[in-house]
Amino acid sequence: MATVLRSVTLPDGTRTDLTISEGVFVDDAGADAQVVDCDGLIALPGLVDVHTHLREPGREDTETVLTGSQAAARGGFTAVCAMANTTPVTDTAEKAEHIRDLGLRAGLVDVVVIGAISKGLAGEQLAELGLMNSSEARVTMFSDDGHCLMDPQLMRRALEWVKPFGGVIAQHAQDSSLAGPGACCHEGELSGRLGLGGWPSVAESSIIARDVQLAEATGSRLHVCHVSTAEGVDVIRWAKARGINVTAEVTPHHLLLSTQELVGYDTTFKVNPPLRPDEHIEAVREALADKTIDVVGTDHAPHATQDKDHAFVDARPGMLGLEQALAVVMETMLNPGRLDWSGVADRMSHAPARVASLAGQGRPLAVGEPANLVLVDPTRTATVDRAASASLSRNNPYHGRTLPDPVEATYLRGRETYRR
Ligand SMILES: NC(=O)N[C@@H](CC(=O)O)C(=O)O
Ligand SMILES: [Zn+2]
Ligand SMILES: [Zn+2]
Repeated sequence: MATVLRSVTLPDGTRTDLTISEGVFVDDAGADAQVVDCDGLIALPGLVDVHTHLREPGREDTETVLTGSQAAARGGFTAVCAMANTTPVTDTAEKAEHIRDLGLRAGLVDVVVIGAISKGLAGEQLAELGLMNSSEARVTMFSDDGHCLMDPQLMRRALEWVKPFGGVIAQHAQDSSLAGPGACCHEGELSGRLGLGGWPSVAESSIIARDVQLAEATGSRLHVCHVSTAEGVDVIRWAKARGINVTAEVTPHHLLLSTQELVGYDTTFKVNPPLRPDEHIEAVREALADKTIDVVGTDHAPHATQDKDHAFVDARPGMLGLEQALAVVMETMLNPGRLDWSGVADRMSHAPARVASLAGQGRPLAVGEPANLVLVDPTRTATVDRAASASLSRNNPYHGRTLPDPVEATYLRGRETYRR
């Protein structure tokens, strides 16, 4: 039976009926179609996250592929790319296929596997890049995220290795000498006052500078994870002007939250890279608007309370992101007029699907295309309650904040995966 989403508004502002049958958009509803009144709702292509931490295998107490998929569907996502820093690390074809299978079994979003660049994320030997690519998991994106791949020769080899199959190397840009284990606060006046180890901008921007030059030298493709600094943005702008094949991502939390959150030493706000001062927030917003930064990636990083309940320097870094990502992009980019709905669809669906080489995601809402979409009510707001999350973890940095509350329903190939 067909479903008709009656009188829905598309990202470009036009109103239409969207008819779904057998997982795709069709132009004829037939006789006994189910009609859903979508008056006042906006349809966006299903959101795609290029940077999600599911904690399975290894830390199923903090997130599983299923609970992470549920959180994603509630956030309006139809695909998430699962980072490799699980226990064990996703560094072989067999491990990649296992995660893919867990994703298929959960069945709520497409779980796209990111493979490790180096074995065990140790930064010494390349992982099975080719075998992961030719496996059933079809891995095209590789990252040691959580760690920076420091060795320039290994970075060069990784870029060369993935080039023939159109793969991409996603770097966590953090020079481990400039920003070592004790670095947990943006280096500046506040880090001194709070007595927290400084994490300077140059620890990010210098690695980005090196990597874009390696991407140019190899003619291969680089993706920069969670860009957080004005200096990092400047380097990427330079690289793009030069024609280097680089894409970049910004997280919702780096768009909204500043270093000031750290004054209470609440470890919920400990994250890598750290929250930055206002001038950097302005720089990443501007870069997302002008496409220097291509995509929003959540860096959804669930952690157990006992791993956050430590002195600030010792707590695990990372915060949740899937469920409030669209809300934060509305708050920081749409409502201030920096992006329109087409721009939101681009940065959160079309562009991320291209970065991750996903053929069936990030497609236009048009006849013949897979029916992956999220229905959005642009008028609703709510106070975020971390206890209401579908995630198994509670490290939600938006707890207690009033934000847009847009997601009404999510559809994966025509099947409803979430409804308010
Ligand atoms: N962002 C974080 O602070 N933490 C991430 C790792 C990462 O993205 O670097 C995690 O896996 O917890
Ligand atoms: Zn990272
Ligand atoms: Zn991450």
